[in-house]
Amino acid sequence: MMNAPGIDLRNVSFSRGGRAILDNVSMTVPGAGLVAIVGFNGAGKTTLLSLLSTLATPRSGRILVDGIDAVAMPHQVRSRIGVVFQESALEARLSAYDNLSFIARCQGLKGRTLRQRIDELMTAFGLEALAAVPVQCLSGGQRRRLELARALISRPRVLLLDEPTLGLDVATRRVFWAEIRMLVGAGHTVLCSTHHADEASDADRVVVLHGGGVLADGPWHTLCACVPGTIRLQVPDTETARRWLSAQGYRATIDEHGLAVVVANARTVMPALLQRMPCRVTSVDVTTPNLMDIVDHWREARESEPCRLPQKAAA
Ligand SMILES: Nc1ncnc2c1ncn2[C@@H]1O[C@H](COP(=O)(O)OP(=O)(O)OP(=O)(O)O)[C@@H](O)[C@H]1O
Repeated sequence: MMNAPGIDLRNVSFSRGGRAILDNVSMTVPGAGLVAIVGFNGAGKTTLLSLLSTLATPRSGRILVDGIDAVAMPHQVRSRIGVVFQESALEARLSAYDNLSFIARCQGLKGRTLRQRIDELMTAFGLEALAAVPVQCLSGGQRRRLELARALISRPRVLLLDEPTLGLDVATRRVFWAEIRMLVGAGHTVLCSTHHADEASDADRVVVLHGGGVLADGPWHTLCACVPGTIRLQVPDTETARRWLSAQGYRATIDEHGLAVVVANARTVMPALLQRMPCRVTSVDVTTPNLMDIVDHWREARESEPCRLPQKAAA
């Protein structure tokens, strides 16, 4: 199975109580790859990860995880995946160390290997001093760190992460992503839902889910390229500058903060625009699109021009 994609979904649909939650979803994640799923609340991200984790069964379509059919062989799939869901999988009365030790034993680790791996993760996630503390006495962020360590313990072939960094401080997020990148470099597959633009932009590809369907699928820079950002300019004579910009074909408006130029690829366009401006620019600021802008853009694109969406796996 060395050449099989880590995750391969073909035309997957899923319903609850007669209501379609996922509709004809197809996507792949390569053996060594990190793909982010983004979308508004209720888009279907958790549902998709539940199907991949064999916690639910699709109404139709095919799901392969590490080359194995998730519907036909759920037990085999479970032995290859590590999951972090929004609900905690930790045992509240056990200590942090015992939680890791329990799951490590379930996954076949023992003796020195087990102790080394637990120590490694305890150190990486800053949990050493909390080893003996029962989970019910840990803070929300500390529990989240333990949850991540739990998912990583056996270096699973495929990691399924549902908003894994929710509630983590910046330093712990960094540690977490460094560990994930190391796993991907070593050939592991990671599928991760997120509401953070910076996390999505670090993934190899981003899948935009909306209303249970795939709106767009491609590298972050491709998905963002045509989503407008804003260049804000301070100039001595705002109205003259606005007229000049409009004559050059730019969408320029004036508001209480000065001149706003709405343009795709704002960061790339900005230096050339500054060079061409016929007046002194006293300050400049660029706002790039956020996740909401990106989902909105592709939703509108789907509604107006269904065949102009980027094709799958444009990486
Ligand atoms: N147990 C359930 N019973 C019925 N409907 C459900 C159930 N769980 C989720 N849904 C519905 O399925 C849809 C997709 O939910 P899902 O949790 O997959 O979205 P999500 O993209 O993960 O959202 P969020 O960003 O809020 O986590 C939503 O409309 C939700 O109301």
